[in-house]
Amino acid sequence: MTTAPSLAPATDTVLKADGVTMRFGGLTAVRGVDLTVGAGEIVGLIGPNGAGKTTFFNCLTGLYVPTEGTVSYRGTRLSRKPHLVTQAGVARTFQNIRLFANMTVLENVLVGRHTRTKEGLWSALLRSPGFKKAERTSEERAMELLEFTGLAHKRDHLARNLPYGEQRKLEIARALASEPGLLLLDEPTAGMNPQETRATQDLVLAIRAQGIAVLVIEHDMRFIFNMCDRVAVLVQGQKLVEGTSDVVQADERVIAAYLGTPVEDVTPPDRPTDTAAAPDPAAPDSPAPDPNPDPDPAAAPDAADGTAPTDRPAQGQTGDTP
Ligand SMILES: Nc1ncnc2c1ncn2[C@@H]1O[C@H](COP(=O)(O)OP(=O)(O)OP(=O)(O)O)[C@@H](O)[C@H]1O
Repeated sequence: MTTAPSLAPATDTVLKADGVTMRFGGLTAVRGVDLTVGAGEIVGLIGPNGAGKTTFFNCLTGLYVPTEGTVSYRGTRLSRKPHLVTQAGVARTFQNIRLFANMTVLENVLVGRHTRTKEGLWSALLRSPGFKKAERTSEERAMELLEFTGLAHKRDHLARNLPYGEQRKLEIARALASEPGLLLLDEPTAGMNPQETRATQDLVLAIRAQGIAVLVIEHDMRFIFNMCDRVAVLVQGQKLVEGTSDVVQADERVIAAYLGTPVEDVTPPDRPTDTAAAPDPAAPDSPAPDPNPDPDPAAAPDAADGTAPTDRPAQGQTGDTP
C-alpha cells in the first residue's frame, strides 16, 4: 500500500470540528463527530450509505446549522452562512453536480470568483476601470484554473455539453476559483470510469501540492487508501475509527461495518488503474452509477451560491460539442 506523502507536515490545523451533532427530528444523522484536517493533508471520510458523511460536510460548510458542536477554520469559528464559509477559505463540490448548465465553462469558473472580487454592482454596471481590471484578473485566474484542470480547450463550451467526468472537473475548478485553503470533495469520482478516476486522483494530489488541504468523501477505496494521509470512518453518524490507510483498512470493526474484506493490492498513484471495468471489490457500497440518483437535499438550489444541479449525462457520453 502506498500513500502519497504530504508535502507539508500537518502541524497547522486548518479545519477543526468539535462534537458536531446533527439531528433531523428524531433522527441523529451525525453524532458528536470530532475531526481535524492539517495543512498539507488529504483526509478521507468513508462509511456506508446513510452514515452521515454528506450531512457532516453540510455542517462544515454552513448548509446545515449543527444541532451541537463547533467548526473552526484556521482557529476562527466558521460562520453559518455558506458564502461566508467560502469567503473564509473553505470550498466544496457536491455529490450531485451543480453547475450553471447553460453557461460556458469559463463563466462557471468566473462565478466561483465572486467571493474574491470586491467590485460592486454599480461598478459592474458602469464598467468602471476598476471593474474592468478586476474582470481581467478574474478571467486570467479562471483560465489558469482551466489549464490546471485540463479544461482550457473547453472554455467556450456550455457546461451541460461536457462529458460527465469533465463536469466533475469543472466543479473542482469552480471551487478552486474561490482560492480556498481547504477543499471538501463529496464523491469526486462517482460515476467515473477508471481513467477518469485516475485523472481525478492526480488532480487531487496536484491540488494538495498547491498547498490546499483536502477532505474527501469517497466510496472508491483504492482512491481513498492510495491518497489519504488519514482516513476517518463514519458509521451510523458516529466516528468509528480514524487513522492511516493501513490502520483503517486492517481494522476489524471497519471490515465488519463497511469494507467487507480487507482492501488488498491498492494501486500506487504512479501505476495505471485502467485494467478493471469489472465490478470493483475495493469499492464497497459503490454500485454502478445510478442514472437517477436520489435527490440530495444539499444539492437543491440555494440562495448562497444560486447554483442548480445539472442532469447527469448518460455514462460514456462524449457529445461534448456545444
Ligand atoms: N435534510 C434532511 N432531513 C432529514 N434527514 C436527512 C436529511 N439529510 C440527511 N438525512 C438523513 O441523514 C442520514 C445521513 O445521510 P447522509 O446523506 O449524510 O449520508 P451519507 O453517509 O452521505 O450517505 P451516502 O454515502 O449514501 O451519500 C440519512 O438517514 C439521511 O436520510
